[in-house]
Amino acid sequence: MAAIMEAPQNPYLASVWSDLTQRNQHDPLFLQAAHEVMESLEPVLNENPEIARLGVVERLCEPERQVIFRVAWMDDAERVHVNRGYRIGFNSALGPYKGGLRFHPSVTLDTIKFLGFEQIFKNSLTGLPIGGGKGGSDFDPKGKSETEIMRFCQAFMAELFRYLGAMTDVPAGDIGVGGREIGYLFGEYKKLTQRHEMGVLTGKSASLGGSLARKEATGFGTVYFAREMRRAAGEELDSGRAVVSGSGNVALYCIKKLQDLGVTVVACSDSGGTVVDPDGLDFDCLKLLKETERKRLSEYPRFRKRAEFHPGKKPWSVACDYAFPCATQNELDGDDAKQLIANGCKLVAEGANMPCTPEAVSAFKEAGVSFGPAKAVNAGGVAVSALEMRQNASLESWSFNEVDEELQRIMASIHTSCRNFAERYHRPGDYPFGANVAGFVRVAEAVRAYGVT
Ligand SMILES: NC(=O)C1=CN([C@@H]2O[C@H](COP(=O)(O)OP(=O)(O)OC[C@H]3O[C@@H](n4cnc5c(N)ncnc54)[C@H](O)[C@@H]3O)[C@@H](O)[C@H]2O)C=CC1
Ligand SMILES: O=C(O)CCC(=O)C(=O)O
Repeated sequence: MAAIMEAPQNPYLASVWSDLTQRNQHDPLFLQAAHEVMESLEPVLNENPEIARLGVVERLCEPERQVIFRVAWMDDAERVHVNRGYRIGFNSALGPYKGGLRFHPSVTLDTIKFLGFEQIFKNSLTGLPIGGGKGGSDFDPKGKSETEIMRFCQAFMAELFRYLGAMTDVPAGDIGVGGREIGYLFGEYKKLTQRHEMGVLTGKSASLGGSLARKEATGFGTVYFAREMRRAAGEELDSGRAVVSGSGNVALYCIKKLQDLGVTVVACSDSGGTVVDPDGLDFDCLKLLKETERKRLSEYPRFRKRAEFHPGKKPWSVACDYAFPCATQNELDGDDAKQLIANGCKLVAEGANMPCTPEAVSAFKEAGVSFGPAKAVNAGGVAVSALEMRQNASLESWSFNEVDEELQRIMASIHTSCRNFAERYHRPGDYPFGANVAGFVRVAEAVRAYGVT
């Protein structure tokens, strides 16, 4: 990775990068995400030297606020555990901090910083009034009882509630946090503040004022974006074979929408391994296993005769036309990319946040594989969260179809912005470049307009 993380050529960006690496020496994920954005900004900065004088890039790279707190909770055997909670308000130029909460044992400040930084540009791309934020904890939900999960959520919110508000900071779900956890968090927030502030969290169940189609939005949006990429190449996304990594919220609804369009999804995974079903995965079976029963994917072959589970394996060696990494960061490396390319993969769209390493992204680019970056591809989730905020503020609830149609419009518009910015700077078809520049230009304009704050 060191060879790829070279300092930018533009003197201003080079000096920002030098400071950034000094100040964030222990945050490799954050530096990876920041470098990826900064290398796209050179032509914009060369054209607009005012951005340097006003320190816009430094301001975007330094979180406005970071909160770290202790979360003490009691398990079912009455033993007390202590976890660490985080919430970063990265940038509020475009609106209240907006971004999910991740509960996973691997979570560190670095994880939340990289995710919060990405969220600034993703949220900007949606065109909606939302700033960038992220939070979470190193709590491991795996193997915990329902009451332990509830007690943890309550303990987490007992500290976090001070920093939230429908116009201040609005969390949602991410890895390990879905509708159930959001319900517990909202219940505790409501109790502590004695306010029914519906717009303070998104991803709520419909019974608590959540938006229909939020659960499906990230996965569906991922496929809508990939469909636009195919259309831009004069093709449709209505046949062929796909592989998807993960089998959580994003992966499941990515699989569902691909199947609805006529694509055969032959493999998906969890942290234990990969399941391959040559006849195409059975969505209902997956949903029952992973969403309802919360079981391991290794149990899937019990329901489908020709399916095989490969413990410890990633799905990237399975031949496919399209690949959708939807699990976690850096899960698809340079060797995986070479294997996908050798097997004829034509398109990769990132449903997860930063799932492809820089080496993998370079390999796709060199091989001419169409590559959709996370901050554009998976923006449908946060976009529908913003629609949930809008519904809550106006005390309305839209039908599933109304939300889904708006999601399709937003994804098409993000796709157009990425292509237009890439063309304007003579990088046609370079989606990562177009996404970074389009996301940056909108937020930079707002940062400038506020003056020095
Ligand atoms: N939930 C949402 O609306 C959004 C999620 N994302 C991103 O999508 C990705 C998946 O998130 P969700 O589906 O919400 O989470 P989830 O908790 O529902 O599912 C996560 C999936 O990833 C797998 N996984 C986690 N760590 C892994 C590892 N180290 N190796 C292999 N598999 C692993 C899990 O087994 C599970 O299948 C994350 O990168 C998240 O940041 C991005 C935008 C919005
Ligand atoms: O819906 C949201 O606010 C957060 C979604 C999210 O965490 C993400 O886009 O990575």
